[in-house]
Amino acid sequence: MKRASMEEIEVHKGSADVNIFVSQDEMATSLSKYIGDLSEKFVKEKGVFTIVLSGDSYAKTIRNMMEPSSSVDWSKWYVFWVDERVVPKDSSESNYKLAYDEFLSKVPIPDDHIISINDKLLPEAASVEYESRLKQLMKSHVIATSNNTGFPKFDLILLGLGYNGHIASLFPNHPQLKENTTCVTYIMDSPKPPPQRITMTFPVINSASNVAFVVTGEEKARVVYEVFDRHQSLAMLPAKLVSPKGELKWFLDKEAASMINN
Ligand SMILES: O=C1O[C@H](COP(=O)(O)O)[C@@H](O)[C@H](O)[C@H]1O
Repeated sequence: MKRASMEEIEVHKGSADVNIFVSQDEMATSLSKYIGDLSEKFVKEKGVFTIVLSGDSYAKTIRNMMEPSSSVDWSKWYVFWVDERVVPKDSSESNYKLAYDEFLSKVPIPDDHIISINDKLLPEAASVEYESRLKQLMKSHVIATSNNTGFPKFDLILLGLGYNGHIASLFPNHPQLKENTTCVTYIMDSPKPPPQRITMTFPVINSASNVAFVVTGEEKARVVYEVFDRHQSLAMLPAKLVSPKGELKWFLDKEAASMINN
């Protein structure tokens, strides 16, 4: 373990880069710099930055994720969701609404760069439509295509982690874990409400250039420990199936890391 500063501790577990912070504010500052640096790098390299958001409790962090006054070139951002609940966009359960209220409404990203899920469609149709929008954006080179897999290659995917080890809307022992032909699929019986959702699939998540887990709170300490425990089964803990071609980082506050950080 290498102590980076009084505020931040870094450990390397396997191929992942695990960063542990003494407070959520410290974590938000570091996450914000990480995203800002990636945005600058990708905009320089290819003229756009493609970022994929999650939902739920990581919103505590995205609230302060990026200072609206930062030097980020928002006009070059394209924003996607790794999963969405099939609910109206103004529902308190919508991942779009969460990101909009906490973050997107405060920064000048062009409306047509915000690629949210069509809330007027049923789950299957909504997943087919989102897939076809991703493919159009691959054709126009807004989203890169992975040479290795042929799936979209996002610049950055931000993931939360559920108590049961789920990521996106990919839940333990559900058939969606094995989906390897489509970019987007749907679920009608999510164990976490609401039951109907659409989600990107593992081939997409694992084709990304960068994937970062953002996890906070003592109540996540057990599942974080289990994800790092090599004896736990893959199907029981979908987060263990995250193994991107690019870089994998963890942003944890000290409470979420309390069972791995000793
Ligand atoms: O339902 C969802 O859950 C996961 C994890 O959420 P958390 O509140 O337990 O942190 C989230 O990453 C996903 O996007 C969301 O739809």
